[in-house]
Amino acid sequence: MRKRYANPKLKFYIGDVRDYNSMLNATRGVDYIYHAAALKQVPSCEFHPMEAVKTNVLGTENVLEAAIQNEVKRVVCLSTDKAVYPINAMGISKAMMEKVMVAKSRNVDPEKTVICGTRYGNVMASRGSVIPLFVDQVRAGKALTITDPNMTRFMMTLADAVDLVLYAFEHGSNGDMFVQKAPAATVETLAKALTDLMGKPDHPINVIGTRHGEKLFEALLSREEMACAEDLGGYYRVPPDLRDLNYGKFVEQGEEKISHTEDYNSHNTERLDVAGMQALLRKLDFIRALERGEYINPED
Ligand SMILES: O=c1ccn([C@@H]2O[C@H](COP(=O)(O)OP(=O)(O)O[C@H]3O[C@H](CO)[C@H](O)[C@H](O)[C@H]3O)[C@@H](O)[C@H]2O)c(=O)[nH]1
Repeated sequence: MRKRYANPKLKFYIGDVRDYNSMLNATRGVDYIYHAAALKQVPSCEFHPMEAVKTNVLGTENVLEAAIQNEVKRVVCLSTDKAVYPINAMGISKAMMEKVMVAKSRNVDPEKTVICGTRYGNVMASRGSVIPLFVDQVRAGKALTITDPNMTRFMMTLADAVDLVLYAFEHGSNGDMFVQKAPAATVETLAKALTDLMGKPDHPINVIGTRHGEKLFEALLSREEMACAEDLGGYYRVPPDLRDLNYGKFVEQGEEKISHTEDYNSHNTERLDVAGMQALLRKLDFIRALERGEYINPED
């Protein structure tokens, strides 16, 4: 990266979010932090859950504590839809990360430091994800491996994800969580959209079944969060729960609105059809290249 960007404004440190002192050192004199360090692979976290705890939970505590100590003005923490109603170790560790983020933000002086977060769904064509995999399978003449044709995922481009983080950076108050409203598609629609775009509408498909730790659909906001979320047009803002530790407020007072609210998930959001999915795919350079019969690496 140092050679690729060759920019004197960039500084690189060797360190680890697991090590508080290295965070204290790396955040000295810093104004803003985008905290994206994480173990994000679902299967590896499932087999090594304590590694996920160390990086995603304790690492976040270190980043935030160092930021507070060094009076960093703003910190945006990046989370995932898999942290909502989590069922796998990656999602559970990110859910705990969010709790750490909100808990820290309660006790911080907002004149000095603001800590907020974002949660987003699948970033299209990110490393190791299904879109480059399907493209490779078509190019190699192998059948597409579809888990469950009816499984849905939110669809966001990398540019959408960056916009969300910048929106949170500009508008966040302490403890706020931001999500972007996003459309979703079934895996079947995604596969059809891709094979058609690549001029292989009859490419064979092999249904392999749901993988370890996978959900049929993902949620970006729980129904408790939807009940208090502020609708900002393209985004939702979820303010932190600021009830104190007065136990009665949790046990004796309910919230009727929650009973009538639905969560915000990839089954009930706007559903893309094949044409809609193709329009979104065409926003990616490497897909437009594929349509022209060229191949460029999606990670370039
Ligand atoms: O061979 C495959 C692989 C995946 N899928 C399906 O395609 C969808 C997307 O799968 P990805 O592997 O691209 O994404 P995941 O939803 O499993 O998780 C991804 O997005 C997460 C963000 O929430 C994390 O970043 C995670 O590491 C990353 O793999 C899922 O419905 C999955 O079942 C298939 O049909 N066939």
